[in-house]
Amino acid sequence: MKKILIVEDQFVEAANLERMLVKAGYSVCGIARSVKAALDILNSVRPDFVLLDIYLKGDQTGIELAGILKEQGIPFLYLSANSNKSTLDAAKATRPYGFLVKPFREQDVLAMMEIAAYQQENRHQPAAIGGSPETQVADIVGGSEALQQTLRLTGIVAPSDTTVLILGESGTGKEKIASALHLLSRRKNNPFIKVNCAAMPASLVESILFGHEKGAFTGATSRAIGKFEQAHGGTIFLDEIGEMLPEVQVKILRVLQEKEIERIGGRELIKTDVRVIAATNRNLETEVAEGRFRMDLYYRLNVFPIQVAPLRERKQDIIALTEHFIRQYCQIEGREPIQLQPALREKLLGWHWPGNIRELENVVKRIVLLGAESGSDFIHYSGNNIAPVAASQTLQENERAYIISTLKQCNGKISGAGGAAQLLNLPASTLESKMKKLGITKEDYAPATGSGN
Ligand SMILES: Nc1ncnc2c1ncn2[C@@H]1O[C@H](COP(=O)(O)OP(=O)(O)OP(=O)(O)O)[C@@H](O)[C@H]1O
Repeated sequence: MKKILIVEDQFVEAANLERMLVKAGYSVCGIARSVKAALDILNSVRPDFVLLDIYLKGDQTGIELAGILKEQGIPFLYLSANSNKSTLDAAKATRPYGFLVKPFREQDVLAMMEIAAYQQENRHQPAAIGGSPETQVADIVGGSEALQQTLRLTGIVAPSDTTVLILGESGTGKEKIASALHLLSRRKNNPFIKVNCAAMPASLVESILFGHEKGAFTGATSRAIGKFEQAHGGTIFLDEIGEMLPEVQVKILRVLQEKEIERIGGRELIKTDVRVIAATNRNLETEVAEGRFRMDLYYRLNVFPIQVAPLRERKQDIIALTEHFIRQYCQIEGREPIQLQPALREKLLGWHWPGNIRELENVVKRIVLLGAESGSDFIHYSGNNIAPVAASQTLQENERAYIISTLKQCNGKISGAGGAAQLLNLPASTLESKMKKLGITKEDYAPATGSGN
């Protein structure tokens, strides 16, 4: 039976944790309210794990105790309430097995304990190069140590219902990791619903995420089911979470805490069973420090962070990815696979790939379409091809772009099955009046020969 020491000055929190752990079959070998009391206990027992609060009774903090635990090789998890960035940085520097956020939820505590134990057991395992289940399941290419470490963490956390936060620059493959997490979970036969938080205009967000009832607002002629409800039994992937507006952040926080949603205009709370995966290319700690992102939501999401390295830090993957995309695009184009010439290979290896794998993929598409010689100027080409930052657009521009891209996706169809109004969870009349207000005309979304309605 695993022995756990709880170092926590709040009596209620400590008792609560003890109850959860004992119920799950752990033995709690002590509760200490100060560093001194913890050291007294450590003199007589060696716990398998320490759950460590940062602020304690007395003048020493949990971060100081962490140093001693590290020396003794005793693994620990922090129990953190909302701390400021410098405290969090100092805590992170002690390399804990993770952070648990107050108020504690039983399933998070137990999942974290299991993950920490697994990480500890597998600490000295060499990386499985290629062919791992994570790689196969989502068609992920690359043998670099950085990617293998990401995949190891993906494999560890996938089967649990733990919330995962995927961090990395644009185009590094965060969505691929999210889909691997889903495919390796017990939810794999249920929906995987992706939501792009950056592209969601404020006026539509609630309806898109939570749905609405018939008559909820002018023109709401029928009930619409939101993304959270669509994801029931499966996974919701909140991409670009760092761009989410504060008024929406608070609503997401509620869903994470209560696991229930309310449709606009609805009177009942609907229970949802959804696993949440979020991703961002922003530094969320900076966003929190600068007041743009809610600290409580950050902690709720950051239960299990997974970092995806930029391509320039895993150059080893460049050739494997290039060959993979060449095979893929030659097959699509019905052509014989192109041979990668040494000069081009050098060039690919020498570039710093600011747009990461998406940029590499675009370069390969161009090479396949225009011939290998076109590769010689790919850097010039790809430099213009990096996705614009949505945050620099005004909200109106954002809303306009979102509606236009949805209309394009629906081949210009506004109402009825498969129309843009349905995709946006809006009554067609509301969408039409929004289009009018935003000056969206057919030329914006339908090619000259395109169809509309
Ligand atoms: N390891 C990989 N093997 C094969 N294809 C990959 C890999 N990583 C990424 N890709 C491909 O690169 C492109 C970009 O990846 P993805 O969309 O997952 O990135 P992202 O980090 O989510 O980007 P963004 O932050 O802009 O949303 C996709 O077409 C994806 O299929």
